[in-house]
Amino acid sequence: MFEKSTWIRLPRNVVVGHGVRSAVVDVVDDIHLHGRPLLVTSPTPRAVVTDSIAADFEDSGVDPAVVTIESATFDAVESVIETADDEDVSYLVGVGGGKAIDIAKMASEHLEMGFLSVPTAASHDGIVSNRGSVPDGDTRHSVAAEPPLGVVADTEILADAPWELTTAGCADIISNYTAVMDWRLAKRLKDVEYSEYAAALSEMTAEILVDNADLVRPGLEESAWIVTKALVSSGVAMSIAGSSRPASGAEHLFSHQLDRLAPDAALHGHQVGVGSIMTAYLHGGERGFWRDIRDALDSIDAPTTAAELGIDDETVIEALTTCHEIRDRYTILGDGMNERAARDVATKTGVIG
Ligand SMILES: NC(=O)C1=CN([C@@H]2O[C@H](COP(=O)(O)OP(=O)(O)OC[C@H]3O[C@@H](n4cnc5c(N)ncnc54)[C@H](O)[C@@H]3O)[C@@H](O)[C@H]2O)C=CC1
Ligand SMILES: O=C(CO)COP(=O)(O)O
Ligand SMILES: [Zn+2]
Repeated sequence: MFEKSTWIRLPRNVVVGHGVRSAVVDVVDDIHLHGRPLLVTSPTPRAVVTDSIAADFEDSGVDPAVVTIESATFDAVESVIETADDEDVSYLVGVGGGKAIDIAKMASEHLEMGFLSVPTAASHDGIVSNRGSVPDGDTRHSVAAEPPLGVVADTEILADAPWELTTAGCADIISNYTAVMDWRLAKRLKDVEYSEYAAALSEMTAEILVDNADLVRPGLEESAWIVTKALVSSGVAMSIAGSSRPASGAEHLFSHQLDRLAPDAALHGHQVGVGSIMTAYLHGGERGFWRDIRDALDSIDAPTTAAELGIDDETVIEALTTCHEIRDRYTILGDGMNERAARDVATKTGVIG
């Protein structure tokens, strides 16, 4: 008897374009969210746009609550949940980079409330996904979270944000190549849950971005447009899969471990990009496609070496040899690399000097 079932939750409205920040209140109306919103943000995005969105709500006769978070932690999720209870809100709006959006979507899941995603940086593919990524001691959880009912991505804001945030978003997408290779390997060796549609969408998204790399240039609003579409598409792949697998393999474990060993040294997207060069080497060897990954990153100004990440060589080796322990996710790292092998891959790919 056929007993499989799937439940894919995707956003209903995705609004991308110049000046669309002023459409947040209209999008809320269109998806029939009522009552008082809680805007979940972090300090810089608050100054960039959150306060003006709050003013738009006030003009429409709604009094929004605002909470500012400083980091992506379970404590931050708790504090947002408490604020939502205290302020008697009905739905949440995440405004900011990956951390503010992750916290908002996880709090929404707990509160069983609707969630709207308003990215201020094209720096990560969690804009649309149904996952939240949070460190917890020695591990890093990828937890189920409320996918947004709507997304409002203003390309004017995204293009004005520091250029390295956009190159980080590109690198997060380019890393999909190795994430999917890891996923297929885990399917073959461990028979993990696998979706060919999600894998194909994730790979195709990376391919389209790389094909358009010439158009991704600082100060060009069209760049924000191209990158945001890729980030949305990659997030949809995660939502189809019901896991971060299509966009997160060993290169993400490496980045998550760097977050522990060298906190705030580099952006998430930049770290996964450098990780992807090395895990591509592990998949394909010297003649494999690791150079294509490195050249794609280089062509959009993303870091390709530890020095460019601002991380020392020994920390890279420590991350490579220990990151398989971050979570129970089978990848090309298997049960872990020894130090000689880690030094070999990092040196041969030019990641360490
Ligand atoms: N849930 C998911 O599926 C995914 C989650 N992530 C998570 O997202 C996080 C990484 O996201 P990021 O955006 O790189 O980190 P982030 O949220 O810390 O933002 C990076 C920096 O950009 C600043 N920023 C944001 N918008 C700005 C603007 N318009 N102008 C000036 N500065 C601005 C922020 O204030 C922050 O200092 C990680 O925690 C990662 O694990 C990443 C990908 C997918
Ligand atoms: O960053 C991600 C996809 O780009 C997802 O990260 P996690 O696997 O930690 O949820
Ligand atoms: Zn990522």
